[in-house]
Amino acid sequence: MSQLSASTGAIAVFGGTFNPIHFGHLRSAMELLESLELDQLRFMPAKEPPHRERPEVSAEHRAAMVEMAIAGEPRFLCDKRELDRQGPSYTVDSLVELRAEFGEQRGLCLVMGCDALLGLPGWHRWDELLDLAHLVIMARPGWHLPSQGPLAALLHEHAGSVEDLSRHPAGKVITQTLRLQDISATNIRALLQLGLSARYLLPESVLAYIAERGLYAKQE
Ligand SMILES: Nc1ncnc2c1ncn2[C@@H]1O[C@H](COP(=O)(O)OP(=O)(O)OP(=O)(O)O)[C@@H](O)[C@H]1O
Ligand SMILES: O=C(O)c1ccc[n+]([C@@H]2O[C@H](COP(=O)([O-])O)[C@@H](O)[C@H]2O)c1
Repeated sequence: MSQLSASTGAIAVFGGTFNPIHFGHLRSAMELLESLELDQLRFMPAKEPPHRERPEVSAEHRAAMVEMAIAGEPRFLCDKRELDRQGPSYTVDSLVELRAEFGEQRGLCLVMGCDALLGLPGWHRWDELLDLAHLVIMARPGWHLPSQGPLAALLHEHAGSVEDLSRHPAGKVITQTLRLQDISATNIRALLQLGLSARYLLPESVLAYIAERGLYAKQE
């Protein structure tokens, strides 16, 4: 793991399938890094994302593409802990490990899009997540924050400020409206399967990696 600076900004963890990573993820992460004054943002590829089919592209390939995409930005890191764990990649397990590594005081943020937030009550031990980390919710095209029900109550009861993220270790929820980019990995995979270009939706280095290995290509 890379060295952290001596400052005490918060650390963010951005979990995803990253199948593949694209500019929607990358630009959102960069804006969060700056607007939240984070010390570090970790992309954490899920080996076995719990609530979707096992991706056809291996976790090793998906992590390699993340590493390639973030090369050159020292505050970004690819956290590969979920690749080493068997069974579903439950976020709570990763947060328990991260909390142990960073200590009780360090601000730790779990980053997710609105779409992921809506599924949160179905996550494994979801009621423990806010004991371990803050939640940072990113606005995403076509998705709206819940205005009623348990998630709306959670957003209200735990509402915090950007300053809270480094002042407290966990327990706050903030929403961030970022530059909206209507890019999804689903759409990129669909383009590639049709033999169309996905250029300018994701880094050239990642596209080259995909092309060299024939990932996402139409199976004859
Ligand atoms: N364009 C985007 N802008 C902001 N957040 C995004 C964007 N695309 C994905 N995310 C968020 O990134 C996290 C990881 O997403 P994931 O790796 O599943 O990408 P995806 O593009 O949504 O993939 P898929 O289309 O396969 O579902 C989720 O919390 C998701 O909400
Ligand atoms: O822990 C869970 O139960 C859980 C359930 C669904 C999703 N997640 C995590 O949420 C992140 C985004 O998932 P996905 O499927 O939208 O790419 C990724 O890190 C998943 O491991 C976690």
